[in-house]
Amino acid sequence: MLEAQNRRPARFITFEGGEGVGKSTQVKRLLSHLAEISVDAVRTREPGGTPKAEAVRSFILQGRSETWGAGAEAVLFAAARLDHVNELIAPNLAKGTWVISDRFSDSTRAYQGLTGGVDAKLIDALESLALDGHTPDLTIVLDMDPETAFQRVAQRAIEDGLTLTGDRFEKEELDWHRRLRDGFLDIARTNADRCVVLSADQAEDSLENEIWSLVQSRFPELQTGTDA
Ligand SMILES: Nc1ncnc2c1ncn2[C@@H]1O[C@H](COP(=O)(O)OP(=O)(O)O)[C@@H](O)[C@H]1O
Ligand SMILES: Cc1cn([C@H]2C[C@H](O)[C@@H](COP(=O)(O)OP(=O)(O)O)O2)c(=O)[nH]c1=O
Repeated sequence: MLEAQNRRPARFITFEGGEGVGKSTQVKRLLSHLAEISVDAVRTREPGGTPKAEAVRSFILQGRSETWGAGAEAVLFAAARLDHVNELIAPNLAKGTWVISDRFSDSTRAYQGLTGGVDAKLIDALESLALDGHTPDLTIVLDMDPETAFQRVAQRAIEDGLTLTGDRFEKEELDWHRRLRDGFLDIARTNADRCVVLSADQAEDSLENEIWSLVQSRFPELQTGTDA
């Protein structure tokens, strides 16, 4: 306990953006950088991260809530998030472990709110219930043209000999994904202290370097180690 109190605060970083922009790839690379300098960190994702939240993930992404409407889906995502925050995010931060999440509450705001038409007041209420003060310290919004991102995913699937089926949201039209992109940019603009938009339309290595420089400059304590 004393050891945890003496340590500098653990940070909560989220990655956001459209489909196939490279979030999972960059989350893993950031974890490797943190591990190299011996910073304890866990990788997680939304929807998901805990057994209950993963159950909600399967339910939604298989399309079983598709006819329920965006409002009910926003509630489902928030229910999963509540468990994720209580069971994984808050306990890890409390013991000094950094948490890096592939998507978080801005995804509900962008997908169900700005693109899905759910009232901002409901989104705000769900967010304050689920987060209970656990707002990310930094949100990295990876931004690129959705058409290019889809070509990237399709090309990789061909190389790997896979068939692309597409989950609940990947099947939406290109115009819908363009509105989604604008939604994320809007969120970043209105939360400029927390969000940084980076172009995802660059090589994996150069984006990785840009992210690592950003994280180090945001959290200077990393340059001197984690112990006080
Ligand atoms: N900067 C990049 N340039 C080219 N391809 C990339 C890049 N980043 C990721 N990819 C590839 O694009 C696909 C989607 O990446 P992924 O990290 O899964 O995206 P997301 O988590 O945002 O859906 C994967 O096949 C991945 O290998
Ligand atoms: C967390 C969250 C995700 N989603 C959507 C975004 C994705 O389409 C899907 C998660 O699937 P995932 O396979 O993780 O997508 P990606 O690889 O593109 O990040 O759920 C919402 O609509 N609302 C939310 O609150």
